[in-house]
Amino acid sequence: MPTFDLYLFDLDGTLVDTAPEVCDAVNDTLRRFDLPEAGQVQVTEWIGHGMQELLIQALAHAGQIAVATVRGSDSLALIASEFSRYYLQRCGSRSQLYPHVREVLLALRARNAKLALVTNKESRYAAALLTAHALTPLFDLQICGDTLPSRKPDPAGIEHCLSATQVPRERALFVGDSSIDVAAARQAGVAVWAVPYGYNMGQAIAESRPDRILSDLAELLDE
Ligand SMILES: O=C(O)COP(=O)(O)O
Repeated sequence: MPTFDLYLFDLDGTLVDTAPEVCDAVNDTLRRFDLPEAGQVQVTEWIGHGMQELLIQALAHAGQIAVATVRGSDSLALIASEFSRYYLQRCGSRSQLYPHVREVLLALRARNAKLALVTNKESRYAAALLTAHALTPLFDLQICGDTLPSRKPDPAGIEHCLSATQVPRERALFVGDSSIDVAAARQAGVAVWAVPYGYNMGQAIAESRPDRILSDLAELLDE
């Protein structure tokens, strides 16, 4: 396998299986506002565009109303602040690292590679999740959904990491789980490998045409 000087990782569905506690927080919120609860499969398909977008999808689904109506609703700010409170309480409660995540990150660092997190999850939630799983010190850089004016599939987060680390794009690899990650990496001109076990909005990852599919992150260490 080729090796790289900069590894950019997606978070949800790539490093951490977060869907169960995201679903819990969504249903805490829906119950609080007397709305019908959502199922795990449905909530998992909404992961990838950030938690605010996921909440909007959940509210549209529960209320059987258009997403645009939810976005323009006066009550969205209040519901979002309740969701934030519930989700921060749930962060780390039922999420789990996928196999070999910590070992792989440590081994890549030991090889002097730079590690970046490029997630659409808003920074307060990403920070809580990384702290819960003791991953924070393993990343040289963190770009979250609210760090820059745009988020994935916009390549700005990847571009930011390339320029901050001074690594040429052909020496960088994006590792993700979704078509959003593949699109961001393609636009930034970096290689993209994907895991098949994450969240790709209900689609098989092969349909997103990553450069390679890894069945286990440990394959990143193969020489
Ligand atoms: O918060 C989300 O939707 C998850 O974002 P990620 O898959 O980019 O880590």
